[in-house]
Amino acid sequence: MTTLAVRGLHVRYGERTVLDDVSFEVGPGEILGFVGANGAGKTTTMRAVLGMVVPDAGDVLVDGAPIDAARRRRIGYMPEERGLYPRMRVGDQLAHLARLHGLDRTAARAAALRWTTRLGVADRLGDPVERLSLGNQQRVQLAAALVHDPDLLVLDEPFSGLDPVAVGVMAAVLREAAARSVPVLFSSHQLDLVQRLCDRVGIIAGGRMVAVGTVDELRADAPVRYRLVSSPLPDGWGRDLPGVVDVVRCPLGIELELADDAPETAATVLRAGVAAATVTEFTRIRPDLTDLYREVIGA
Ligand SMILES: Nc1ncnc2c1ncn2[C@@H]1O[C@H](COP(=O)(O)OP(=O)(O)OP(=O)(O)O)[C@@H](O)[C@H]1O
Repeated sequence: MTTLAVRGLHVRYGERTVLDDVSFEVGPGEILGFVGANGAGKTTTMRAVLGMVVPDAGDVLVDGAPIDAARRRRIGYMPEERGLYPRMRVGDQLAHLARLHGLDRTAARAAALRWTTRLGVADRLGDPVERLSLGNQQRVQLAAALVHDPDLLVLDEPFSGLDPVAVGVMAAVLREAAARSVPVLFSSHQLDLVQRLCDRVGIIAGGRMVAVGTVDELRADAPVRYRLVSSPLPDGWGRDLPGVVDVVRCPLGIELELADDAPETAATVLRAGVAAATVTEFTRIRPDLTDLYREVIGA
């Protein structure tokens, strides 16, 4: 069972601070989705975990101890720039990578076959990587990250450019890794996918971790909103009710922001609505990760 902890990472390039006190943890069997705008610092954080970027301050800990070369070899890493040899055959390449991680020849070949089969590219084992489509190269890249049965997965945008079937396969493979207690850290711009797949989400902006938690935990900090659908209500209706912070018109009715999520606050609004109009719907609006992301990033 492995736990990755990143503590207080600072990275500067010249005068520019690229990571500013980045901290988070990924526990055994946990999938952490790492999201943020282009240039926010996701790749730099992952590279620091891999030792490819040396932080100016902070620590990368595995099971509480500073990560060393032996523990780094046990990471399955999918770099953003992808790292396969274009002219080498898929099977040779995967077996070669597995051997670099300590598997013997027979085990390395078996692992290459197993993972290409699981990822639906076993029929391309004899082809040079450059002859595969980009999506299939990406499947091979994931196989390369998995071929040595890693203790920890760090994947930089593994879903970008994949067709919907490949997204499903990739997601299933990550869930299977987590079910084997492997901690999984991956970055993505596909927030719907992150919401579906991840136990927790880390939002990074301008090199700072601005939120980390389950989607429900992130929701706890979001404004409380309700939608009320009814026969027409006078303009500005609701603004003076106790506990109402804001009212805006929406295509179906009105949306109300409440001061808190106490049941009585919502009930007061509903009673006032029923007294003033024919109410056909009164619903709590649960923000999804895209809404929460916008809220946190302030865009
Ligand atoms: N070698 C480098 N030298 C100088 N600046 C760098 C270097 N590598 C990254 N940066 C800068 O660090 C910042 C963070 O980049 P990083 O690649 O970590 O972002 P990211 O969140 O992964 O973005 P994306 O979503 O576009 O992949 C960017 O402003 C980038 O320009």
